[in-house]
Amino acid sequence: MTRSEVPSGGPGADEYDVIVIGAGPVGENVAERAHASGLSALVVENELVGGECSYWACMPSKALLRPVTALADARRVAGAAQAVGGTLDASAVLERRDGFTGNWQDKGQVGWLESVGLDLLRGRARLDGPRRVVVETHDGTTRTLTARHAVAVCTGSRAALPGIPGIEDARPWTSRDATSAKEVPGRLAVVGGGVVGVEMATAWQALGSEVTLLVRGERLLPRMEPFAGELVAEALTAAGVAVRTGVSVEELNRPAADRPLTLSLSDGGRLECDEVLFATGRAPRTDDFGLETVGCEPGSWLSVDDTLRVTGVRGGWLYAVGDVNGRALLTHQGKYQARVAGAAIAARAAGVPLLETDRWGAHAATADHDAVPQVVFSDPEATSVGLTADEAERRGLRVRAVDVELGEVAGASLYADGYRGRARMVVDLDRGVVVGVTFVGAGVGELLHSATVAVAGEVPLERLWHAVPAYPTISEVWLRLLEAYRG
Ligand SMILES: Cc1cc2nc3c(=O)[nH]c(=O)nc-3n(C[C@H](O)[C@H](O)[C@H](O)COP(=O)(O)OP(=O)(O)OC[C@H]3O[C@@H](n4cnc5c(N)ncnc54)[C@H](O)[C@@H]3O)c2cc1C
Ligand SMILES: NC(=O)c1ccc[n+]([C@@H]2O[C@H](COP(=O)([O-])OP(=O)(O)OC[C@H]3O[C@@H](n4cnc5c(N)ncnc54)[C@H](O)[C@@H]3O)[C@@H](O)[C@H]2O)c1
Repeated sequence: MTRSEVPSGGPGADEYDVIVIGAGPVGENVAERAHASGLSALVVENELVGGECSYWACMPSKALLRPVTALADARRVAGAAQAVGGTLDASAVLERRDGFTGNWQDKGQVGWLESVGLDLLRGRARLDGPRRVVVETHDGTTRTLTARHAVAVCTGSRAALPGIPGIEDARPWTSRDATSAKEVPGRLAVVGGGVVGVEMATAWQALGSEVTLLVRGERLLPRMEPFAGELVAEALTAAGVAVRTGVSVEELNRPAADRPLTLSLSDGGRLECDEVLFATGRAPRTDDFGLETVGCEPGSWLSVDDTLRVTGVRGGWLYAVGDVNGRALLTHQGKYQARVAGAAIAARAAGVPLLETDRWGAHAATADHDAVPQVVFSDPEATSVGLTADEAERRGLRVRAVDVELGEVAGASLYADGYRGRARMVVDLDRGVVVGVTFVGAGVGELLHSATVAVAGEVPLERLWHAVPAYPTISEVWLRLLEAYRG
């Protein structure tokens, strides 16, 4: 047994200052922050330490996508293009992906928990009234734990499947299968035009599948500026993906486990495929979790205040951090919330006044509302931070959106021959600050943080004028946006 896997019994063994349920990226960080403030902390994990992100989400999906963009980038540069004639070596890509997941073993992450001095209990946790957590451990025992100060629910989310006839017997892929599959299906249907649908259609088409992307709405990536979905759909189509909008799946039929399946579509058509991925959103992992014992609705997203404390729970000891609160289902945003929650738990435990009235203080996750960055690792990449023009208007802001074609920026034209991409900056006219930025194009993922700094920093446009981008980088898009705004 490692130092971090706590045995039962012993004085005080089942009482901690803070109990964290779920050792995904978020739970790990809540526990680490609380522990760093001098509190004792236990983490309970039912599957693998590292959570969805490490084994079935961010890391394996990006490991599948990086070879796709590396090859596409080389092909877009005359001279380099001549050196890369072939297609991806799918088995090498899958093998590299396996390495990033540690072959679905969590030894490395357990080592990290140990190195920061956290205790780990392996088992399934449930709430059992105020400050109490019951764990069915993997060694078959049941442990009742008590938290002196706080319990943090960091149980994440799972794929949400729609209740379509035949779906269970059809054994569809979820994001877990799409990120961990060992073989490339011949024909893959992807249902859902959100982030998972777009990224996985990009990856599997390049790995050799014949992909059909079925989108019930009229465009891809509906949470971003409309041009993001348009440019990505155009590129997916050029890569060979059949992108079909305005269509949904009404029934699935797989006659036998090892046979292809048929999808009946809302337009009356049928589609035969070898696998179907449902990328239709997420559900919180809060069912069968004892939420009723603390006055919350089982299976619900846990709504929280800006210190990440669950609203309406008496005594203020219950926190919900990361995907499970539904604020922003992203690893980096969950880790940010973890830093805020860890600081708030420590301050409350020490009886120190909280800085929650300070919008940008240490105890308020304000960026969740105003400055959430996201990179969709498609080709081209689609990235955004803050508000779209539409969202800003719906919030009642007086805004102006400024667009620039990225291909007109010298750095972009050097980056790729015939560079296609666009940028939009949304300016709050009353405050003179940027409230939203979208970049779509090859290689823009690394540019996004400049926009995040501008939005979270509420940097006045007059000052941005003095932030000089280096020539000839793609970052010069900032200069073009500011020039276009000034007119
Ligand atoms: C395909 C895909 C790709 C993604 N790519 C990105 C990306 O590129 N960038 C990005 O920022 N985000 C990405 N995300 C989102 C990201 O994976 C999540 O936002 C992140 O994993 C949330 O972290 P979490 O710690 O809240 O939850 P999780 O990572 O889901 O971890 C929760 C942990 O809690 C454990 N648990 C649950 N219930 C219990 C219980 N009752 N008892 C004990 N343990 C329990 C689980 O086993 C799990 O280990 C992606 C998501 C998907 C599906
Ligand atoms: N690169 C990244 O940052 C990254 C990558 C993957 C996932 N994620 C995160 O994971 C979360 C989940 O991603 P996702 O793509 O599953 O969810 P999503 O909410 O982004 O997209 C789901 C899409 O499926 C559609 N849909 C829902 N039900 C449907 C049905 N019955 N039939 C057809 N379409 C249906 C929705 O309209 C929506 O467009 C996202 O919030 C995202 O932030 C992030």
